[in-house]
Amino acid sequence: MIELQNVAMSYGGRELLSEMTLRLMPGSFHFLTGPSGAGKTTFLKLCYAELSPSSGMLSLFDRDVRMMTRDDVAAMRQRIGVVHQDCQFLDHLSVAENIALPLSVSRRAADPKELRELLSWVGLRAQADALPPQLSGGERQRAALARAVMMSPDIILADEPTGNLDWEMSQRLLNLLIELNRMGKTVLIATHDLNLIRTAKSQVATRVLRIANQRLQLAGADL
Ligand SMILES: Nc1ncnc2c1ncn2[C@@H]1O[C@H](COP(=O)(O)OP(=O)(O)OP(=O)(O)O)[C@@H](O)[C@H]1O
Repeated sequence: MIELQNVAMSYGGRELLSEMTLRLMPGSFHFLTGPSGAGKTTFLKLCYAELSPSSGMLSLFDRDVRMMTRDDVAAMRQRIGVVHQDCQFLDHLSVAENIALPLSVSRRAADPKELRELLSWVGLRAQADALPPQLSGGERQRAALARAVMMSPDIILADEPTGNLDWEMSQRLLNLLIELNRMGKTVLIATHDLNLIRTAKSQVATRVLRIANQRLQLAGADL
């Protein structure tokens, strides 16, 4: 699904990530951890072809990203749902309209019943017509998750999805991600939150990747 062979990533000639080799299999559940500034967000950006590797081979859905046209990348991105760290919304549109926005990019209208079900699933039925600034932090994160799954992607990438949330809200979001994984979605979550990783490990088979010294490693069972 996502495969890297000896991938490196540099910014302005400075190598941030080196010698990364990894294969994410369909239906797997991974965490990505590492110190602040280690390159977790950069790694996720590689995984949805927002960035191209400086060297090495990156393939998404069995296709080498170097061979993809712009249209190929756009089509491939519809299969990847991303929950960004800052989860920005268009503040003049309602929560429901924001969640349905990915469909409008491909000039499709949301099925009202599906949209209602999605809002219920993330516990935001009552906030459907609210504007994003009226949402709490936890509600924003759940709206961001709903937006990411609107297109029924095969892969969910989440960048610090529980960053500013209390423990109860973090668990609620984690449960939604676990549910998606049980439905067959491949999940990759970048997080500093070791408690979240431990909680997930007790519920689902996960692997923990760690970025250390520019390299991607498989973390030990001690986590
Ligand atoms: N577009 C860019 N141009 C130059 N440097 C960048 C760019 N984006 C990120 N960096 C640098 O790359 C490094 C890694 O950033 P990244 O956001 O990937 O780390 P991170 O592990 O996600 O950090 P955090 O946990 O704090 O979110 C940082 O030093 C950052 O300043």
